[in-house]
Amino acid sequence: MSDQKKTTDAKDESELLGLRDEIDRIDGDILQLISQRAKCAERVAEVKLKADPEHAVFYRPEREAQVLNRIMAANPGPLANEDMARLFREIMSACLAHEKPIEVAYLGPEGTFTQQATKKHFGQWVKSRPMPAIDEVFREVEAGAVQYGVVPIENSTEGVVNHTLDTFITSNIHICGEVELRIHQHLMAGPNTKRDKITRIYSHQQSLAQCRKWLDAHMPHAERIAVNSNAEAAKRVQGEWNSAAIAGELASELYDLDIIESNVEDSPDNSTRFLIIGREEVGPSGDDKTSLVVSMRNEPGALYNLLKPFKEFGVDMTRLESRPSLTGNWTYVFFIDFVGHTSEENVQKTLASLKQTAADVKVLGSYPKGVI
Ligand SMILES: C=C(O[C@@H]1C=C(C(=O)O)C=C[C@H]1O)C(=O)O
Repeated sequence: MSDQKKTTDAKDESELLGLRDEIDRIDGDILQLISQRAKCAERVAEVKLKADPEHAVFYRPEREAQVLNRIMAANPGPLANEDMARLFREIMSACLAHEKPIEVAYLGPEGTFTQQATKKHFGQWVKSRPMPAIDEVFREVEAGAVQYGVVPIENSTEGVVNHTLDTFITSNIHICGEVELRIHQHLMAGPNTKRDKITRIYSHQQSLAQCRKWLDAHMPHAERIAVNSNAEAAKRVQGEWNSAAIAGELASELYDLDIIESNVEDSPDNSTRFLIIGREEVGPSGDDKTSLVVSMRNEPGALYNLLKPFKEFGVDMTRLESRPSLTGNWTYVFFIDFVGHTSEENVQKTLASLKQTAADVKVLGSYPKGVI
């Protein structure tokens, strides 16, 4: 080694040591600050309990959205806004669990995208409980067995999850948040199954539909079998030769399957939106959405009358979906999402005007727009 190289190496080595000292010092500061933050959260819990010992609400989605939005706006870099928000998401998750651990039911079994969405929204400290069906998630929340629930509502490729929409028609639950997840589907099988021997492919019907073109092109002869969830598909192929599942990464890890081909979804920006459901109404965060179910009488101009108040009061509608009403043949209810919170004046005027023409207007909830 040349003398010059030796000197450079020694210089680099001493710079590294200096940087590591600096990191140790910063970590010490972060540690103290996180502890101070946790103590504040502890105190917040005491204040909430003192104000209302029976019905204290510990999780505040509007406040969490404000914290994350503020962090993203103030982020000096070099870490990306979303990465920084994820770190703070976890700090809040630990602080909330320290205040009061919360339990959340989700559409299971373990390993579903809904579980992934639950962790994305509440952080790693949440206690999540898998339920076998969407209406059971609603029932657990309504009965008070858990505080919140997470259900899928729409996929960018396959459209709405009808079962979730229909359950809202009859339930008294509130929407208190939303979270969007990029969906990557993988073809997976046990170690004894070779790719060219696969005769059956299991998955949830929505996932099979999201990978239709890929399956037509690469696995045209394999039988496609729809099961209750993609995690159940993964569980099944664990003990079955010559079978594969289409599911997310979490499922392959949980059920010990090898990924044969990654990202087999047809659309590269395939994503699913999930709703957080609860029993309480949520206050305004400053950047909110509201969801409604509206029943209209079957008469000429009904749809026009439904849309008119939104134009009149300048409220931005982001989604309109119609579903059979479940009460009479050929009558429909409309699911509407719009920007704003029920505490805002233009929203209140819109709702008042809608109530004059509609047979029924049910506010499912105002909630903060998904942040991460
Ligand atoms: C600390 C609070 O309680 C919870 C924890 C939060 C946090 O750690 O920042 C924010 C909102 C609540 O979910 C609060 O209500 O401010």
